[in-house]
Amino acid sequence: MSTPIVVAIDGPAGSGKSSVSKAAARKLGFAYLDTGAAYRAVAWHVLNEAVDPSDEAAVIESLEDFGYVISTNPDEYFVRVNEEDITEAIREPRITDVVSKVAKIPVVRQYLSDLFRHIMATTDKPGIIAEGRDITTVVAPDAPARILLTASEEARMARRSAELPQQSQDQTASALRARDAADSRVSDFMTAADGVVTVDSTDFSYEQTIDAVVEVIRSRTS
Ligand SMILES: Nc1ncnc2c1ncn2[C@@H]1O[C@H](COP(=O)(O)OP(=O)(O)OP(=O)(O)O)[C@@H](O)[C@H]1O
Ligand SMILES: Nc1ccn([C@@H]2O[C@H](COP(=O)(O)O)[C@@H](O)[C@H]2O)c(=O)n1
Repeated sequence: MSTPIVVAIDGPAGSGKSSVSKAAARKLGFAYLDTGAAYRAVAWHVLNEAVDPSDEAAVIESLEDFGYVISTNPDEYFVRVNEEDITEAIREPRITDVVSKVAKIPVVRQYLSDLFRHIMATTDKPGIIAEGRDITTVVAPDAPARILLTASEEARMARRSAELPQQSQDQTASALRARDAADSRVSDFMTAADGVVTVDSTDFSYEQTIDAVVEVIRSRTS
């Protein structure tokens, strides 16, 4: 079997990475790897074991029984830890609020980055779209197609608020800002590295954004 085509997509919170990558993968017949889900799953696992997410040594120790499985099928997405389905649970605000704490631990990043590279190399699809914060720069810097998906802070907040009607717009905005600020101390996902194509979706509809991303992938990989 030939080596799969790797597509790397990074960007800030709410820029559309997950939804657009999943839709683009469907259009291209590629696999889809949501790397943020793994950091969220570590945060879920840590809280489930009553470990303090700020206690680096304890978080690292908790990786010993982190039985993580993620589907890379864009039509059948699930996330499991030790056989428990946590697909929905990892989206809860209690996870979103602490995920940056576990994501800044270098051992956690190395452990998950190795896992991502293994998943990318062993997909049975012709290609895989992996999205996150450091995919274009750290996890897959040699990928033939690398994209920074951005949108203005205002657009990202409006999109995220529409998903979270139970939270006030102010709460959603400050959580999104705080997470971007914490995450940007670890990875630079606001500026495109050399060779990375920026797709700014601020004035694009969802469908237009998918088409723009698919176009970049096709032009870089054909
Ligand atoms: N171009 C667009 N126009 C309108 N809505 C969009 C667009 N792109 C994405 N969305 C919507 O914005 C919301 C946030 O997108 P998504 O969850 O994919 O972002 P993300 O970058 O993966 O965020 P996070 O990093 O926080 O997980 C979703 O409801 C998605 O459908
Ligand atoms: N490559 C990545 C991906 C994610 N993170 C961290 O995980 C958090 C959740 O990511 P989502 O895309 O699901 O929102 C994110 O806030 C980062 O802390 C990461 O560090 N690197």
